[in-house]
Amino acid sequence: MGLHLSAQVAARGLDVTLEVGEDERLAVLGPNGAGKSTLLAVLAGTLRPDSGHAELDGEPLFDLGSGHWPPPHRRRVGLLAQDPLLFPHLDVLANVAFGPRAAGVGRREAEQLARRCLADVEAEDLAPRRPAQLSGGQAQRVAVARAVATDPRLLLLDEPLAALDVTLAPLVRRVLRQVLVGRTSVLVTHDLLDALLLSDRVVVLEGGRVVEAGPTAEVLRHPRTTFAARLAGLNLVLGTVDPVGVTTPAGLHVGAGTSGLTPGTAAAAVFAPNAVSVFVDAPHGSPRTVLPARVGELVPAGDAVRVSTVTTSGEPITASVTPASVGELDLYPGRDVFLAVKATAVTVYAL
Ligand SMILES: Nc1ncnc2c1ncn2[C@@H]1O[C@H](COP(=O)(O)OP(=O)(O)OP(=O)(O)O)[C@@H](O)[C@H]1O
Repeated sequence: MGLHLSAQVAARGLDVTLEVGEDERLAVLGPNGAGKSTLLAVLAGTLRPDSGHAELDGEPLFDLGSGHWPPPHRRRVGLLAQDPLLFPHLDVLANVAFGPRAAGVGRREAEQLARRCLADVEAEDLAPRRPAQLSGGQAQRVAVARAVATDPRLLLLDEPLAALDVTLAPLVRRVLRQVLVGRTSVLVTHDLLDALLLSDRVVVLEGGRVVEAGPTAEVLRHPRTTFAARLAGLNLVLGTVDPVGVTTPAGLHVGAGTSGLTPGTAAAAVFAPNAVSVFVDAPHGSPRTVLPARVGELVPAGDAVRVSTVTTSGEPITASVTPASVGELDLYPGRDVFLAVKATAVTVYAL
């Protein structure tokens, strides 16, 4: 039960196999162009892959081996996009009742159902309004009600909170959390908070392939790919286990204890930006633990500044420094610096 998908779309470089358990919430993460929207389009039925098949709750969703490719409205798959896409000429109640009506439910019953769905998203009182009379957050809640009104067996969510400003997103997020209970869903997001609050498991796509998968909290706590680490706001350096940490291919060293890990095996060192100190002159100490790097961007983040750098051996590392030290160190994009990583703040994972 749940979803099983295997699909290949050569023109978009997509080649994925994935499973979503029954009533499980899967988040799909990945950099721009990784194939996330393509994956949703295949499931929704708007993009026909070159090959592949999918089963939903034990029944075929499509099977290109036998030419089975039902249109979107025959799939019992609901889609919630970034934009609410409500019909402007229908009031809210009619928008939500539209799907059930199209599926053959009588007017009265469809409207009762629509009212229940609106109540689930705390939007009952919006029933008589036209979409133009709704705020962005209200419209998106109505879109959630419309997406579930047909009782889809699979709910697809494509960055559902991305278009909302920060004050409106929390209510829609809370409503989504309630609505997703007891449903099989696939959520595409760039947002760490959404992944944490709206998914049980994540897959990370890169270049059209699944490069990482696991329970959400685990992937974000123990990220194995640079993308997942950055999403979690952490730095990740790959290398091999040495007696006191990780040695990068360039011979640099990061970390402290690696108890229980076998020296020489592939490992990742993970550390937060505030464990990284930035120097303009090489600090004293073992040269192996000092990472020469070049400053990329400087981005304010709360009361700190995030300094993104790339080491001379190519590892992206982000440091978090105070605004005062940006001035004192005279940091600017292109500046050559030295990084030191606080050993006790590094966690090492075997890969
Ligand atoms: N309409 C299209 N025609 C041809 N190629 C496309 C089209 N849309 C996307 N692509 C390509 O397919 C690949 C996957 O793109 P896709 O939009 O699925 O990525 P994504 O992970 O959703 O990215 P983003 O995070 O930017 O939305 C990319 O190489 C992209 O350039």
